[in-house]
Amino acid sequence: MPSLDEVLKTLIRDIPDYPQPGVMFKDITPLLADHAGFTQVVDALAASGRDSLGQTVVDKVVGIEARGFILAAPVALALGAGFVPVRKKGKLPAATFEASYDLEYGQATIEVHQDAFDPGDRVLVIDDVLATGGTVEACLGLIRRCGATVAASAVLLELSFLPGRERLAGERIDALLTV
Ligand SMILES: O=P(O)(O)OC[C@H]1O[C@H](OP(=O)(O)OP(=O)(O)O)[C@H](O)[C@@H]1O
Ligand SMILES: Nc1ncnc2[nH]cnc12
Repeated sequence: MPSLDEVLKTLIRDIPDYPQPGVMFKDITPLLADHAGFTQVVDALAASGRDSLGQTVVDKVVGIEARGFILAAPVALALGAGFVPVRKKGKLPAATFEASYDLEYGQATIEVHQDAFDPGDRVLVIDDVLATGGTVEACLGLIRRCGATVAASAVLLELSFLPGRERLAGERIDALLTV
């Protein structure tokens, strides 16, 4: 079986100048299409929600729309935890908290249901890419505003040429691969 590093390096492809000139887009669709690779990355992401004995230590897994959903839902099932969607503005039907931020290639507003968490819930945040860190930072703020505790965040890929890690200094962010 190929190593996790090999899987990520082989199955995440670079698309230059998407969605705008100067951006090197990291496309995870080949990874999602590969059952063995997808299984391996879900297992590796789920490890961020377990202690050293393999026990699940989170109550909820948050996925950030849209690519985060694809990864976070199977991670939640693997951990025996609930799944909470953090969605782009205007998609959640009940009362929400919202946060706006800048992306590498634009601007976005995300929301979470105000009642998405039970008091004291411990939360694992999952996304595909850590770039400027704006998305994860906004998401952590929303979770804390709901009264829940962030246990950790985990991403497939960290882009070290962007300042996400520095921006989130003091937070636990696990990255399966840093490029
Ligand atoms: O660290 P940052 O600079 O915030 O960038 C990372 C975010 O950018 C992408 O999401 P995007 O908003 O493009 O949405 P998508 O998943 O719907 O494609 C990616 O899936 C992360 O959520
Ligand atoms: N370069 C990139 N590739 C894929 N997703 C991203 N999100 C922010 N920057 C990205």
